[in-house]
Amino acid sequence: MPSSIALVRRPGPRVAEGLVTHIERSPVDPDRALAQWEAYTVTLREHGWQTVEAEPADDCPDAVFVEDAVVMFGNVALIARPGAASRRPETDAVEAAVVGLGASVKRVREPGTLDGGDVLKIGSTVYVGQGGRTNAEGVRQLRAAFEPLGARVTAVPVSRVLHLKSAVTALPDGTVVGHEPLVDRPSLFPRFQPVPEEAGSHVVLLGGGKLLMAASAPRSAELFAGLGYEPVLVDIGEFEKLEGCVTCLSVRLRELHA
Ligand SMILES: NC(=O)NCCC[C@H](N)C(=O)O
Repeated sequence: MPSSIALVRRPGPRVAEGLVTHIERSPVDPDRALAQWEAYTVTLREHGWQTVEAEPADDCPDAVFVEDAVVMFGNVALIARPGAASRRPETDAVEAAVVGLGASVKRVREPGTLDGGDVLKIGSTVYVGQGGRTNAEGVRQLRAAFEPLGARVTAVPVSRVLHLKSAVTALPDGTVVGHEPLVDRPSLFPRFQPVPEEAGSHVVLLGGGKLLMAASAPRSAELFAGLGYEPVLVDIGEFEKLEGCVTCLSVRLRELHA
């Protein structure tokens, strides 16, 4: 049954200590981060999404990036095993939240690692980025979890950014969008649309042709508007300093069985 729930997680007091891998660290203002997060959740609600908060994990600076803790396919939640050890305690409360919403649960087990940010679903095709936080065993377990449900899992290399979805996401028609210098192999995707800014690679499909995007990608937003979409811009500057993007601040649950 279609559902319109977006799982989110409030940033904690230690958010400024979040991991930084591919960019220089710059100071994060926790109050501004919280305000940006509030505005992000308001935007989701304004566009028809019911936001549900996972219990905060105040000891985990990166917990706000809730997308990394779980991957949904239909009604099934695959609980991740984050590639960064400091992020592993994040998953318990996310599991409790999705179970509370009626999802059934599978888990990535050691020695597998998988971050939700490495998984891009386009219909029943599931791309998984390999090379950063997700290892080959994590890919194997993703395949074992979702292929029996009808998914076709394709592993693609990721070496230039943190996660696959830091490099590419997809428009409602399935066209993959990405900032070419940061995409390892654009030719692996059947339809690829280059965008002029890194943050232009990140779209969250709000429904009805609306694309939630970072305010830091105005030229990409213009490009998408020219393709007949409606960009909805939010300022997530404090999270961008931690290599976060619009996609990683929520997990949409679209097919819960009531
Ligand atoms: N899916 C995502 O792009 N998540 C962003 C995670 C950022 C966090 N600072 C991390 O390094 O894990």
